[in-house]
Amino acid sequence: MSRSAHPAGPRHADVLPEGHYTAPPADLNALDAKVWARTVRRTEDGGVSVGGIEVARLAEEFGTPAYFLDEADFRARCAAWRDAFGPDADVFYAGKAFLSRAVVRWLHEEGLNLDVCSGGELTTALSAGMPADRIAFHGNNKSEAEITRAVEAGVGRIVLDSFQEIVRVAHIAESLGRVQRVQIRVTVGVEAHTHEFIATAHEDQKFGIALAGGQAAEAVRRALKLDGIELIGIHSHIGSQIFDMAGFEVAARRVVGLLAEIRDEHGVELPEIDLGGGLGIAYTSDDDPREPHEIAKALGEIVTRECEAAALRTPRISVEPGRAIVGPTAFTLYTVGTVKPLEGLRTYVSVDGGMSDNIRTALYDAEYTVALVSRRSDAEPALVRVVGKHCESGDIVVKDAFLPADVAPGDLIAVPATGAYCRSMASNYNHALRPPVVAVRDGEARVIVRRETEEDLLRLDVG
Ligand SMILES: Cc1ncc(COP(=O)(O)O)c(C=O)c1O
Ligand SMILES: N[C@@H](CCCC[NH3+])C(=O)O
Repeated sequence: MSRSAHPAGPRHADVLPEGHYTAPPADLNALDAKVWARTVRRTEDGGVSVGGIEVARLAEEFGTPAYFLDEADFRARCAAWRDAFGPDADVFYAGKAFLSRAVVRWLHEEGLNLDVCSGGELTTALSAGMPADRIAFHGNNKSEAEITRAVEAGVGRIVLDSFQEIVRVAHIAESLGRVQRVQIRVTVGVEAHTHEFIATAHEDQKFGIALAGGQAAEAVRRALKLDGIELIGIHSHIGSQIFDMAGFEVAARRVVGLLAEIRDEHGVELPEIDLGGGLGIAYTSDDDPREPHEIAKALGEIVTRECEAAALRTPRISVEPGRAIVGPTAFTLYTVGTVKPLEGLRTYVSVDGGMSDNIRTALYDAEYTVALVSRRSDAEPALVRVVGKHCESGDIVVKDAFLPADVAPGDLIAVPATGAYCRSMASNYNHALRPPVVAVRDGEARVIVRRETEEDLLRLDVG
């Protein structure tokens, strides 16, 4: 992932260490619209606002660290995906990226469906009023209790991930007197160009049933024989944070190939295919994400073409974007606690959060950028590493970035593009209190997930 390049001489460094950084941006006060949520602006007095509210005011009211989510941006992204795919396709927001009851209500209002992958996500979705038939239930090891709950609730589909699960779901549904609509998740054998831990369609990983060796065809054979389930389609998800459409195109072609095999063997044309999520977003100015309409067009064309070639009716397509909807809509706001310049290396800027609110840098060597948001500064750029307050040298939020060299304790700094897989993967490491998520829209801010308290921590401790 590293794209090291020699930056144009920040201060206190003649020889710079290896890293992700490129040259410092021409203007450290500028906020690149690619990585910041839609309504984020530099204000006239030098601060930054979101949804029309100064972040300094937000920090005063809600404290730091905190995630601020631009609701207008979230809704606009939902609408863009919904409109790009149109009425003949379905968009399922992947709740694992970030889920709360407010988010479920926005999704419902914007006409999106929801992909959940645990009993907890299912409960959140149902409790916020998402109709069960608009929910897809995923996971490679769903418990019997979770499956029972999903079937009883009447979820629109369960995505089956193994031979055991085909039988398990069929038996549970049958015992409840139901016929559950299911898809089978297949691994298409594509090497997605992303971090190893978030690629999911090559052979040697835990998800899905391989197309290779006729395993997926065998899974279909078994599913079609069972009474408690109705096989409605085939599912593929090749990985996450992907920019290149080639992997999706190969996946679409192979999934349609399986539909043709199923038609030839069983005389059945399955009506749906799901091509998963995984579309990348801009974490830094170097990333160039695809727009939903480009993705819809590319996928629609390839599926139509392959179906025509195989004389199949074109199935209804669904997709499951998570990161691409919520990722860019939020930033994490931190207060700087200490600043430690290491001569000849870089400046370590310690903030009041860290790997407990953003594990992605430690886990995937993810790249982020950072900006000073409580004031404007014309100081020269300094190469910084933004680190947290945890007892771990890998507790890094932003590995290599530039901040004005006068960054000081008490300053507010913000890391953009933290809407996805940050709060949802947050932990209580070192008994950190997980930060709140505050939705901001049209001059109003409201907490949608509150900050944890020490009472929350003690409540779980029964010793
Ligand atoms: C089955 C499935 N669908 C959708 C997603 C959402 O992925 P992303 O947030 O990258 O769009 C994931 C996560 O990678 C997934 O496992
Ligand atoms: N959590 C990962 C992606 C995995 C997506 C879920 N299958 C990330 O932060 O990039």
